[in-house]
Amino acid sequence: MSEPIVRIAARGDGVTDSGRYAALAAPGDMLLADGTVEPGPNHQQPPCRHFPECGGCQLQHVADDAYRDYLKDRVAGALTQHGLATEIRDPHLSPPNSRRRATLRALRAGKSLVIGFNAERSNRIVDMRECHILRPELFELIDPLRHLLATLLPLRRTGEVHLTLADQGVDVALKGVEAEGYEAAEALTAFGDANGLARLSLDEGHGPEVRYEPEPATITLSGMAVALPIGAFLQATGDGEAALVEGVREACGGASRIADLFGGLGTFAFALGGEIVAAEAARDAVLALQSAARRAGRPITADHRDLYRRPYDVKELAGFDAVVLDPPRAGAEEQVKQLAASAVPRIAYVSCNPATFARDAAILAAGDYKLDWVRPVGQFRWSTHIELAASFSR
Ligand SMILES: C[S@@+](CC[C@H](N)C(=O)[O-])C[C@H]1O[C@@H](n2cnc3c(N)ncnc32)[C@H](O)[C@@H]1O
Repeated sequence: MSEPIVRIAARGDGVTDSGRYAALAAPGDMLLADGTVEPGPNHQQPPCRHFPECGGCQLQHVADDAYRDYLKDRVAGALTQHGLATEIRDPHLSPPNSRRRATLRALRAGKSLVIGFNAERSNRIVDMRECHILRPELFELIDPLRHLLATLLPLRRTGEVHLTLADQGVDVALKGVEAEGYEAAEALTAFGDANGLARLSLDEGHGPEVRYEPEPATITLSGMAVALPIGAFLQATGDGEAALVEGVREACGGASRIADLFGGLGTFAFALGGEIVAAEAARDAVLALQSAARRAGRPITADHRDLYRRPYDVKELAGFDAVVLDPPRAGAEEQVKQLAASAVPRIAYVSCNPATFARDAAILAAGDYKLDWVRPVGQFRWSTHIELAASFSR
């Protein structure tokens, strides 16, 4: 029996009404009786030669409008599972070649050096020859890194390559490599100079060590240059950051005393007015945020704190007229339990996992918060990874 594909499942397969799954199928495609897929109007030619082998993208065969619908459906579906519904706004979708941070893997096998993302659902590395998601500044480093790593990676060993676009250029952090002696040190400096890097650090198994940094690496957040610690969290695209900031600003509604929980380097703290307490567990991020705020004379206080073990309790939450929450994928269950019992009138929730977001939203709803709206944000274009900004009030 032939059946149309009606939606895309969480992991990226196309699904029919009767529950048949088909890989690489878009809504509107026909799943034929023999299991083959006949492309429909939402099926597009994937732009990259590495698709679908490369695990960096799962949905390049889906046209943008259908991809936007998928982002909305995923959020709505997660909320439905908890008996919730709300306005799901049009998603923000990051354009191609906008990803400013990525983790790649590299392997030296004989004379060849492969570098790229892992293959889909596999540990094999797909040797990257083109990429439609990375910023050009990041992609331009792939070939030079291929040559450098051929000298730094021990034979048959894999290493990690962390790339982040800082204000001064690309911040490169290599893990699992070996660079002993004067010659190796010189080669690293020459590599940094030749490629205009912001910083080059190596982790030979004892934590990252900076080997090249002509001036302190920073990242500008809402006009504020903040020191960029190695490995610190940064929103994946600049435009995605702007979309999340816009959502958070609206949700906070001009509040004058705000707690920015899971605040990182201050993506939201520096974008908001008023008096702010920014809580975060990563010590280097807290120090960077605090010193940037002090230099600029901004009324932002950083709080070095593990919010899973010690969430802000009802007493501590009293006096804030808005709370921003941006937890890791696990969500913020303990923190939202405290919020549900608090008197805070507004919550801006930024999430990178619709499932834990919906679980936490249900706890807030049980505490009489209204979920006003959700805006999905597709920073990880063509992937099944979804982010969102949401507003709660009461
Ligand atoms: C999704 S990031 C958001 C960071 C920041 N809001 C931003 O947009 O750049 C989550 C942050 O939570 C921090 N984090 C992880 N576990 C934590 C914990 N147990 N307590 C407090 N912060 C934590 C991470 O270090 C990271 O900075």
